[in-house]
Amino acid sequence: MDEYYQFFVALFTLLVLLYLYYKLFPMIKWLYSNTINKININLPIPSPPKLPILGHLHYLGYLPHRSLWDLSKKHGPLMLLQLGSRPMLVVSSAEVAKEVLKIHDVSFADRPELDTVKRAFYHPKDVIISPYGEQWRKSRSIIVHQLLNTKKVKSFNSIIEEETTLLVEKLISCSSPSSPVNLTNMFESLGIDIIYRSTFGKKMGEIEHGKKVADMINEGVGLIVNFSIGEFIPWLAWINKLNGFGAAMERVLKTRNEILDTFIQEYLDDMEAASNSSRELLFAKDDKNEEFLIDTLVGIYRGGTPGVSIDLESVKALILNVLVAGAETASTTLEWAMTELIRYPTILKKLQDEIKQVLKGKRDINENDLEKMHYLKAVIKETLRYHPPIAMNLRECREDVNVMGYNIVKKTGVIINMWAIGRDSAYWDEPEVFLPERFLNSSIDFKGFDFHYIPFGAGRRICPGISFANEVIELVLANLVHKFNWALPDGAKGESLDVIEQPGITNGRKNPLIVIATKS
Ligand code: HEM
Repeated sequence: MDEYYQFFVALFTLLVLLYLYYKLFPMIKWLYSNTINKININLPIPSPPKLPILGHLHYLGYLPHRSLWDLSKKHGPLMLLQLGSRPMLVVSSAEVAKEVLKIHDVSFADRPELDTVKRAFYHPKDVIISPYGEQWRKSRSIIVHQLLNTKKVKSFNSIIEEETTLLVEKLISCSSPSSPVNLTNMFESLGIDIIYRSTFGKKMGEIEHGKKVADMINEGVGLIVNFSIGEFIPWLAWINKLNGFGAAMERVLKTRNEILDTFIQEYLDDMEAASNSSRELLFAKDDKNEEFLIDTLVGIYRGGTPGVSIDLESVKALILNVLVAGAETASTTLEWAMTELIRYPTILKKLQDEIKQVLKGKRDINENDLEKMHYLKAVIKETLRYHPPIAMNLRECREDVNVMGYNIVKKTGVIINMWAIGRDSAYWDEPEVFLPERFLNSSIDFKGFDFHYIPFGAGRRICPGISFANEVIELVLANLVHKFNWALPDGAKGESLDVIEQPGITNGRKNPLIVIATKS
């Protein structure tokens, strides 16, 4: 009897424990993740072994987005690296990106301070690198509301259309089965011409010193991408004197001062001189009476926009921002889109069929047509997932903050590896396959709400040039696909086309895209 009694007591206790476990476990888990974990007791952030002085610099490799992705597979989606003297978090998953760009957006709204970049960009008057605060808010508001608002971007449609037509004509005149064309170079010139015309009303080649401004930007960006040892190991900064980095940077800054400053000053002087004859400006307007970005900025500088003010340094800084951010990003996207379309002829054919069906025999493409081209939009989205032109986004922590149980110290830099996030198999089926269909009948968008798809960033510093970039990419791609058939030289098959990347501020092709375009 006693044994029966003991058996039933033990069974009852076991059942009660099981009941409590199943009932209470979710509650304990919830409490842990929402309270204990949040005020955490400083968990060490995962970090690979490091070397003295260099820290983890040697892990960066030739293509840092790829090396960091490999590293994150071993150490997790939130890693702490020590790049020389700079602590840097590396974010490689949508969950951590959401913590940084949404939940703690304000804490991570700074950009890492690099002396080289600060000097080049008229720091802190610009938008791209200036720290979060009053000055950034002011400059950002001018970019968003005055320079790149919907109406202004629409007003540049005629420029985009004209430049696209010129590209099409150029291709017709110079491409034939026996003479392949360098599409990479053509996209590069197209990107520069569209952004220069929108900014100054004239193409780079038509502006005195225009070519020098472009060369100066190229050299400056090249220097920033190339390693400045002093940024990471300050006591080795003297090496920059020996390896020529410092001298090259000084040369770029001198050229920038001589050309961009003089150039804008001349524009202002001419405006002053012409002020009696109203709008007879340096870049005389055509009959459309278009207003270019420089007109808007100088208008604000001269007090013509109620409630908004700006100084001369800011005018220069914002112009430089737009020229740097706007030219290469769109052309790199076009380069990768055409690469993938040539690699996958069935996708190219499907897109050509869609465009043909929407146009119903028409040759020219307008905005309304583009709205109906869903597969075109899917191809562009897939290109931005698979080859985000900016592979890694840089932010910096403005205050001590706890992220997912880890205490992050103020001034820690952040690398958000958007390239890796776009290839995360937790979110994407067959992430290594170029498959535009994944975006058909899907609400996933690049507006910064889907954290597994953030080619334009997210949060309060999200790219303000999304609409502008989109207008360019859609119109150019639709025209090229509709008006030409595409092939590789010497009868090579599409699949043989390489997808080797070149490191840089934008992540473009290493080898130029050489193709044969024949009129369709
Ligand atoms: C395919 C084209 C483009 C891509 C993929 C792209 C991507 C990005 C990314 C990832 C950022 C960082 C966002 C963040 O920190 O969360 C950014 C910032 C920025 N982009 Fe773009 N961009 C493109 C085109 C453009 C264009 C055409 C312009 C202007 C004409 C532009 C102007 C800017 C500016 C001014 C910022 C700095 C915003 C800030 O820090 O507040 N971008 N872009």
